[in-house]
Parts: sequence; C-alpha cells; structure tokens
Amino acid sequence: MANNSDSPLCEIKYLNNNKHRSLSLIVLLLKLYIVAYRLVHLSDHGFPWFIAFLCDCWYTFIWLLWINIGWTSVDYKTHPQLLLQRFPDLPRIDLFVTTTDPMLEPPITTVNTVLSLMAVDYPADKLACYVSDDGCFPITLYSLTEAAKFASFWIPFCKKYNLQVRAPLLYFSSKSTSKSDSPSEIFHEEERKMKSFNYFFQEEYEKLREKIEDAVHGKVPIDLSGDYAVFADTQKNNHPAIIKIIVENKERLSNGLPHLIYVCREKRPNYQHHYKAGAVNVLTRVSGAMTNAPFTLNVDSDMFVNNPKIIKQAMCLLLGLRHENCAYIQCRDIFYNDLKDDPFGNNFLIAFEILGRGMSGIQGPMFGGSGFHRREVIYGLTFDEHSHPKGKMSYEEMKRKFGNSMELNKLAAQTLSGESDIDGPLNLSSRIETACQVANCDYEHETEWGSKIGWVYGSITEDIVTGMKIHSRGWRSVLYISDPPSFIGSAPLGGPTVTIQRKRWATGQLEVLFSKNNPLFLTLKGKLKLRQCLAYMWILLWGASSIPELFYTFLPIYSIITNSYFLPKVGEVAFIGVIALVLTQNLQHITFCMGCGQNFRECWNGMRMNRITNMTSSLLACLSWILKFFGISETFFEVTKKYQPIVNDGADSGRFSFDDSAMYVPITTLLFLHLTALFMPLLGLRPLNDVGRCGPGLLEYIFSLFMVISYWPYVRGLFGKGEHGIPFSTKCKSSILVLIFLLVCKLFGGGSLFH
Ligand SMILES: O=c1ccn([C@@H]2O[C@H](COP(=O)(O)OP(=O)(O)O[C@H]3O[C@H](CO)[C@@H](O)[C@H](O)[C@H]3O)[C@@H](O)[C@H]2O)c(=O)[nH]1
Ligand SMILES: [Mn+2]
Repeated sequence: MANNSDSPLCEIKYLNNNKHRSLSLIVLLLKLYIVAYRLVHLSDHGFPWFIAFLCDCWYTFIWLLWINIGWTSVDYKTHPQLLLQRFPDLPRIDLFVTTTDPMLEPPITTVNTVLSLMAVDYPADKLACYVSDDGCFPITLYSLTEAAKFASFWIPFCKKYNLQVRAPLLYFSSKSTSKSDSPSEIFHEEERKMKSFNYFFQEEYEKLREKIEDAVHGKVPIDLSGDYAVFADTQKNNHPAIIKIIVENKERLSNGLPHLIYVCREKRPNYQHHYKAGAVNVLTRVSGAMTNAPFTLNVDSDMFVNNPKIIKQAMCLLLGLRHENCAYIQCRDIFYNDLKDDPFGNNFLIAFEILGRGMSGIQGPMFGGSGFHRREVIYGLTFDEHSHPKGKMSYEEMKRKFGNSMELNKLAAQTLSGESDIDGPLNLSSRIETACQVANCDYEHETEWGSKIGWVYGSITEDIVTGMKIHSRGWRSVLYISDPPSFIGSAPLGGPTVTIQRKRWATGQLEVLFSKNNPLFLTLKGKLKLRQCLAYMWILLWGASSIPELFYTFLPIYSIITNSYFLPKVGEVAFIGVIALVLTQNLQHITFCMGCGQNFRECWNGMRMNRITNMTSSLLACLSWILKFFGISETFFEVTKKYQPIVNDGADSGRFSFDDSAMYVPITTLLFLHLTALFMPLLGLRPLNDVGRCGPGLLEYIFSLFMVISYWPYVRGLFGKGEHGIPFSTKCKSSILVLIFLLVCKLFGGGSLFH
C-alpha cells in the first residue's frame, strides 16, 4: 500500500505541445520570408511599402515573443484529500473582497461573493473575510450585516449538503446546473428534506435581496444612528477610516462562521488613493493588525467561489511547494453571465491556455484578478531572504519601511521571520484602534508601501506590476486551473463596458512598460528571468500593437484609392507565401481553440474582438498614456459595471451597444473607408492615377473585405436603433475624417476621384 505521508500534495505536469511548437515555427519562417521579400523590393516601391515593411517587422518580433511564451506549457494537479493528514492544523487565511460603487457593483453581488467565501470548505476558525468599501457607503455595511444573519443558517446548510454553488444568487438561478458536489448516500436519503429547505432558503434569500434593494433605491433609507452614525457627515472622498466587526467567531468554532470585517479606509481630498492597489494595501495592513494570517486571497466584488475546495487545493500548492519559491497562485475565473458564443470575447481561452500555462513553464503566470498570496511576499521578502533568513529588522528599520504602528510592525516582523501565530488573536475588538490607525490616508507617507511593500502603485493594472515585482524578487508563481473552476464572476457586456475595461488594461500596461518597473530593468537589476521578461514584454505591448495595426489597415484602403498595391500579386511566389502565412496562423489558432472545446463561432468572435479592441480600447489607451506622459491628464480607474445573470438569452443580448464616446470614432472611420474602397464604382468614384499604373490586386480587396467582416458588429451598428446604433454625431465625425483622408490621398497621389 502506498504511504500517503510520502505522496506529494501537488504535481506538475509538462504538456506535450510539439504540434503547437512546429506550427509556430512554420509561421515564423513565413513571416521572416515576407519581411525579406519586402526588404529586397524596398527600393522599387514607395512609402506605403516601407510602412508595410515596418509593420511586418513588428509582427515578426511580436510572434517571436509569443513563441517564447508557448514553448513549455505546464499544468498543476493537487491532492486535497491528503492535506489534513499532512497538516492537521491548517494555516489561517485572510480573504479580501474589494468594492467601490454600489451603482456599478450592486451590493447584492458583493453579498453573494462574501457568502460564498464564508461558506468554503475550510475550517471557519481559520478564515477572516475583509470587505473593503472604497466609496464609504453605509449600504455596503448594511448589506453585509443583513447577509451575516442569513449566513448563520445558509452556511450550515451548504456544508451539510455539500453544495458546489454556495452563492445563493447562482444557486437559486436557473443558470446553476450542478447544485451538489458529490451526492452521497445521505444526500439521497435527505433529498426530499433538502428540497423543502430549498424553498425556505429561497424565500429567505428573496427577503434579504429585497431588503438590500429597498435600501439601495432609498425606499427604506438607512437610519444613520447607532452603528451607522459615523456615516452621517461623510462624502465619497472625504471621510475617516471606518472599521466594523460584523461577525466574530469568538469561540473559534471550526464549524461556526468566519470573522467578517467591514473596512473603509480614510479618504481626504488632495491625497492620492491609488485606486484598487491602495485599497488592497489598506486591507493588507488592517488584516495584518487584526488576524495576520500567513496567506491571503483576493477577489473582486463579483467573484463568487465556484469550487468550495479551492482554498484546500491552493494550500496543497502553497504548502506542497513550500521549499520551492511559489509566491502566489493565479486562478482562472469564469463568468455566470456568459452569452451564447461569447460575442464580446470574454472567454480569454488563449490568455489562460497559452499565456498562463506557458508562463507557468517559465517563472509563473502574471497576476490578474483572483488569486492567493503569501503575506511575507507581499511584505517585500525576497526568495533569498526567505531561504536564508537574515535575522530580525531593527525597530527603526521596520518603522521606516512599514510605518508608525508598533503593533503592526511587531506582527509584520513575526510574519517576515516565518513565526506566524497558529491560533490568531483572542479578541478582535481590541485591535480595532490599530486597524483604524493603519487605514489612515497619511499612514503610508514616507514608507515603502506601494513601492517595495504591498501592491505596487503607478499603474491602473496594479495586479500585473505587483506580480512582476514579485517575480523580480526571485519568486515563482503557479497557474491553477481547477475543476470545477475556482471563481465565477460577471463578464462585461454591451459595448462601452467592455471597451472601457480593455482600455484600462491597455493603459495600465503602457504605464508599466514606460516606468522604472519595466521588465527590462527588473531583469537587469532583479531576478526576472530573460524568458519571463520577454513574456511580460508581450503582455505590456498588447495595447501598443494597435499603432502598427492602424497603419496596416490603412494600407489596402490607400492602395485601392490611389490605384497602387502593397501585397504580392497573383502568380508571384510571395503571393503563395502570404496565403500560406494567413492560413497556417489562423488554422493553428482555430484548431487550438476548438481543441479546447470552443465552437467555430466562439473562436471567431474572440478573433474579431481582438480586431475591434485594437481599434477602440487600445488606440484610446495609447492616447491616454501620451496625455499622461505630457502631463495633460491623469489616468484613472473606471470600475467595470457588474451584470446579473441573464435569465433568457434575448436576441439583443449579444448585440453591441454604443455611446457617443470618442472611442468609437476611429473604428467607424476605418469601416467607412473600407466600405468606400470596396464600393468605389458604386459610389461613382474612380481610383486616383488609374492610367499606366499597376493597381491593387486580389489580396488588397480580400484584406479590406476581411476587415469589414471583422468589424461586422459596427456594420450592424450603422443601421441599428437606440443604444444598438452608432450615434449620429459619431457618424458625422467619422465622415469628416473620411473626407480628410480622401483629400490627403489626392494631395499625395494627384489625379481626380470623380469620373
Ligand atoms: O478605486 C478603486 C477601483 C476599483 N476597486 C476594486 O477593484 C476591483 C476590480 O475592479 P473591476 O472594475 O472589477 O476590474 P476588472 O475589470 O474586473 O479588471 C481586472 O483588472 C483590474 C486591473 O485593471 C484588476 O484590479 C482586477 O482585479 C481584475 O479583475 C473591484 O472589486 C473594485 O471594487 C477599488 O477597490 N478601488
Ligand atoms: Mn472585476
């Protein structure tokens, strides 16, 4: 019989990706061939050819970075059934939820996240859940207080019947299919009993939901007295720190309720608050002062736990790899409001399957969204210091780095020397004063918070830069894709919500790329591996790639209008080269996606969304970054609107919606231009210089047609009504830009456009 005490808690598996490697190399060779072809013919052609040459060089470079990422792919497996035998006294973990604005992030969503976290399959006395309310809304505290009452009977029910979905919103929605984890004998016997409980809970949940909704919409205003009196004179950006213990597991019952703590950091005008990074740093300090668990978990307000064993599974990795340098675990999120065929490209299959697994094979995935961290790493410890402890820091040094709180510094020093307190504090209330002190807005003044300690400031994608700095301190990370998936959240839908989210990501990435935390510097100065640095370069250049794409999409339009060409003609060897390149690259992508279970439509929607995102979010991100660089305007974190599960997939739910934002002008202009180029004769136009020149060939027309098909949601938008139509003002602005472009073509190309 195998001895369980010797069996590992987790395993690493290297995936066979020879097919992916070979196809990637073929694509690379074809790209190099096209670059060489352009170079050889550079002197025979004009400026457009030169632009095409530069763009092809760029795409070849990006492809090299991509090959580096996908070269070694790994997967991790865990054995949580062995965990308790090996670690009967499981470590404590602090759970962080952040929320900002009840209008964008409905309190009922946050409540469901909190309930699902409090109900995980892990001893309750080892858990403390901290909710950061970044908007100082009494409704958040009220919702959590009401939720705690519901939790007291909901959580035992979830645990008794071993439910998989423990967020009531999902459990009672028609979307939830798998309701119980592993139907046991007991489950069958008690099925009827459970059903009757179901009705009871559904009613109770409805009451809770209504209470919260009524308070949100002001039907039953919250009485600002008693516990809520502190909110009386507060404004969103001007208020003291407010910390309230909603649930305290005083008897330390493993089957009780975990601690639940409301945290609202102090905010004052003229202080920088650093958005989510600032909020998480306050949570780190407040929890550091109150429960100081050695591990933390971060989730956004809408990320419900979908796999109640996820903390045990994560512990298998964090404890199983404890002699190795695993600093954090990145989880894969899925969405509860996903639409048929994923019209908005929210699946991020490639991001996890190739980027995530590939980086896992180098130094570990980037950090983004939901995941587990070691507190000592967040406190700035390098892997070398972890494996060869230097001895305790002096009191003065701690104060300089961590700030003025003696209590926090004492506990932080314990964490850094690896002596975490197994049981946690006896009385949480006694720590409130310290917690409020470390949540004040000037606490970080002249300390290392936001630079060397905690989440890193300076970018609105704080997660990527924080993960990268951790890697540069010699740590690794792990991508853990569990079954069932670990967390389930709300996918951005419509048009503006998706565009704004992606714009934030692209802007944040440019902020990191052009900062002192650039991967190149971190490789030279720190311990970021070269291949990891190249992987980060690929990520950070994601938005910047929209500039070459913008130029490239202009080329077929320019060629058709000025009766010239920039792609090889039928009959040339290079023509076959281009066709082979396009086919191989796209077939590789499509077969990969389909191999991962997507259908063709989903895969196409993802591809189309890349084209659209590049010409909307990414272009605007480049502009915002330039404006920030020249000191004209600041970048700011626009919170993504959270949606409720969609009950009936209406015909319009997958349709793009638009607003009158300037974001949609470039892509609408491009669409108009491609349509103009394709339908010139119909519009009564003729190409400039149509005598004696070798005009556009088949490929220019195919290219233009492909772009129109990629922008199809915008074609529909041209004719759509209401929010599904591109606003008249956007169409006007785009038409003016089209005219300007035609004039420029005429200026440079000569001739006349009209018959
Ligand atoms: O000033 C702020 C702004 C945001 N948040 C919270 O940060 C979380 C993430 O915001 P969200 O709008 O949901 O971001 P996503 O669009 O989901 O974007 C992803 O990318 C972000 C970085 O751009 C990460 O912070 C997120 O964790 C990650 O899920 C939410 O819980 C917010 O409440 C704050 O606490 N304070
Ligand atoms: Mn989010």
